[in-house]
Amino acid sequence: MIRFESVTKRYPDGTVAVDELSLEIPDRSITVLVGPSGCGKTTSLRMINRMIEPSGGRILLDGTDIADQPVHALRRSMGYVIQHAGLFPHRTVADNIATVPRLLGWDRRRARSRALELMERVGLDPALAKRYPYQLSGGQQQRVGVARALAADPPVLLMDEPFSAVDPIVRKGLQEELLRIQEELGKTIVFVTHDIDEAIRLGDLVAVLRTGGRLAQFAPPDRLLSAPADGFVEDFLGADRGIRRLSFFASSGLELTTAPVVTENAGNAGNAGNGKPADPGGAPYLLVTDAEGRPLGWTDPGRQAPGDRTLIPYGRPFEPGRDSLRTALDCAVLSPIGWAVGVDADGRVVGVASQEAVAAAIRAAHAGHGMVSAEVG
Ligand SMILES: Nc1ncnc2c1ncn2[C@@H]1O[C@H](COP(=O)(O)OP(=O)(O)OP(=O)(O)O)[C@@H](O)[C@H]1O
Repeated sequence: MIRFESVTKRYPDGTVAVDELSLEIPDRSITVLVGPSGCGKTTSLRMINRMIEPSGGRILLDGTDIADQPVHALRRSMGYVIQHAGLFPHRTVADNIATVPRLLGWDRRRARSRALELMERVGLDPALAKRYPYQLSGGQQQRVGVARALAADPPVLLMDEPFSAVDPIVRKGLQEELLRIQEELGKTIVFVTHDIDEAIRLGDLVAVLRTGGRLAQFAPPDRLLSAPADGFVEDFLGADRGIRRLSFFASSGLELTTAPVVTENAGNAGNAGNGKPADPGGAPYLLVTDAEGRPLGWTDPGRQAPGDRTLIPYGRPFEPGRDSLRTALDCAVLSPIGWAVGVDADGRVVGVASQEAVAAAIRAAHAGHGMVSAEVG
């Protein structure tokens, strides 16, 4: 555990970057420091590996004041990733990643094999090992930065706006990769960002700082969204926090119906078969699936002429149990007919839900049912 005890940083010009910060960062979890520009995030992070020394208070690592630990040993126990990756331009990808193992005296072959193993772990094609940083995209460079920070298997990872310089799609990929790596490796990660969405997506705990380096709120993301401590946190979270909070509710509590689901050519799709419309069980449309149960589209059982096989697109399906209520709501809202289609992992329909059913599930979730701890959808 990393513990900030009334930590203050006053720069020589008198700027108070961090003011009496007290914080407990638990092991094997992601703690995000977030806040507006200049609120002291980077200063706080760099005090953990003593790139910056506090002016007051102390930081304990597993109960020991880091001021009493040799700086080199301390830094070796902490990987450090920064914006733009900060790679050595004249070293290949593999040599960049192998930097710390080589410093620790590993022989060339072992360091290289570690580098290749890490490239795979962070989702980089090993064929890139011999390239130089300038021959990589921004996203690939950030992956190399993460691999390099992990090379000596440090228990702590300090990440300072590591994904800020890449476009939103690459950024989402990097975030997913980080969550996957964290699930496998269970590091103690301290992550700095000014982006509240990134904080909510990645953080097990989120510390919201305000200008002057004061802690505004320290809580799990779901708690931040449901109970912001004050107007500053509320403003910082943005207007749609109610919708974003739905990411933390499982969609498994959503009641699905299979009544309007029919199989193509089974004699009951729309006006097919006996010529009578099939009964969609209160739904205005029927969802037609192929013989395997995969969705094809909606059909209007009343209005469709015999033989007319035109289908209304079913939009994006969701996976109950895996996706959140936010995803289910999104699917229902985006669906041309306002119904969300639930599928299993193989894409087979397990049931459908109207916007009203999603709304009922949201009410039930708010009443305390269907909570999941860390899902993001
Ligand atoms: N070496 C320094 N000397 C004087 N003031 C400094 C120094 N480094 C940072 N500051 C000031 O300390 C405050 C906190 O800076 P810091 O970089 O920690 O903020 P931040 O939250 O990481 O900001 P950003 O999101 O813009 O990177 C700012 O007002 C900054 O101008």
